[in-house]
Amino acid sequence: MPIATPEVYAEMLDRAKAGGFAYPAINVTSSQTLNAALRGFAEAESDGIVQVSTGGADFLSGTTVKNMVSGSVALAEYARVVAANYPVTIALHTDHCPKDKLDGFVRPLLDISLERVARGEDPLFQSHMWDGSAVPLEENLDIARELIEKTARAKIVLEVEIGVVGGEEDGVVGEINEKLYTTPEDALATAEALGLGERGRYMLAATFGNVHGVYKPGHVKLRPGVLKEIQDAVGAKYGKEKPFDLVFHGGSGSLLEEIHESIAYGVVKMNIDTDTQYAFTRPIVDHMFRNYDGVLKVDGDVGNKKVYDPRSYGKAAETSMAARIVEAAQNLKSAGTKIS
Ligand SMILES: O=C(CO)COP(=O)(O)O
Ligand SMILES: O=C[C@H](O)COP(=O)(O)O
Ligand SMILES: [Zn+2]
Ligand SMILES: [Zn+2]
Repeated sequence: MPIATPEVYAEMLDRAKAGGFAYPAINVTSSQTLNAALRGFAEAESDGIVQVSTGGADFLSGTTVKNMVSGSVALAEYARVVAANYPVTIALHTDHCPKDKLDGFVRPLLDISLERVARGEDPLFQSHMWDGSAVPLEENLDIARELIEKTARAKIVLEVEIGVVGGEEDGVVGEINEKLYTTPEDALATAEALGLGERGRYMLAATFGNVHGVYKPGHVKLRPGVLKEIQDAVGAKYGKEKPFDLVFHGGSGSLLEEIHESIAYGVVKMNIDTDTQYAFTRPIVDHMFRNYDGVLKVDGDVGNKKVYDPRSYGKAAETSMAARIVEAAQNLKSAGTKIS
C-alpha cells in the first residue's frame, strides 16, 4: 500500500481510538530495520508507524555526514517506494526532537512538506514530535503553538510531550523522579494552549512513569491511572470523552496488563525501540558465534564468503525483528485491523 495520506492517517488514529487498540511505532535506523518493520506489520495484518530519531536520522545520512535532514528524507523516500509492496498502510513519523535540534530537523522537514503540499502532493512525514520536556511547560507550549500552526498547514500531526520520559534519551540518562508523571494541571494547560483539534491535530505523550530501555523488574513503576486522571480532568472541562490521542513512550519491556490499561485510557501509539533493536541483533550474534571460523580469516585462512555476506545474517535479523513487531501488534491489539 502507499504510505498513509493525511486523511488515511487520521482514519488510522480514529479507528484505533474507537476500536480500543494502538499502533506500534517502531524506530528504524536503516533500510534493513525499515524492511523488518514493514514485514512485521504485514505479517500481523496491522497498519503501523515507522519512526526516525535524531540519532537515527544522523546515522541514516552516513556516519561521517551526520545530516539529520538528508538521513530522514532518504528514509522517507525509500519507504515510499518499498512500502508499496506490502499489504498494509504505514505512516512515517519523526521521534523526540529537543529544542536545540528543531532548526536542524523538524523545522526544515516541515518546510519540505509545506512545499510538497503547495504542489498538491502529500507531506513527506505524517507526524513529527516536538519534545519540549526539557524546557519549562510555558515555553514547551509556546513552541508547540508555533509548530502546530505549521503542521496543520502541512497536513501533519504534531506530537508533543509533557512530563518527562526517563532512562536514556538522545544519549542522556535521565533521573527517575516525580517528573515522570504528567499532572492534570499540565494537561489542562496543554488543551488551553493547543485546543483539542480545532487548531490542528496533535498527539500527546503524557508520561506515567515511562522509561526508555529495558530494566530489571521493580526498577520502573508505570502508573497508567495517571492517563485516566488526565483524560477525566480535561474531558470534564471540555465535555469530551478521552479528549487526547495519547502516546506511550518506552514500550519495550512493558507488561501486557499495563499496555492494555493504557489503551483503555486512550493510547493510540506505543513506541518500541530497545526490544526491536535486541530482536534484530540477537540472530547476528548467534550467526557470528556459530560461524566464527567463516566470518574471520583465522590464521591466514580465506574465511567463508557465504557467512560474511551481510545478507546471510541480515535475513535472520529481519526475520527476528519482524517477529517482535508481530508480538507488539498482538499486544496492542492492532493485529488483524489493517485498513483494506
Ligand atoms: O519511546 C521510545 C522511542 O521514542 C522507545 O522506547 P523503548 O526503547 O524503551 O522501547
Ligand atoms: O528516544 C528513544 C528512542 O529509543 C530513540 O533512541 P536513539 O536516540 O538512541 O535513536
Ligand atoms: Zn522527553
Ligand atoms: Zn520515546
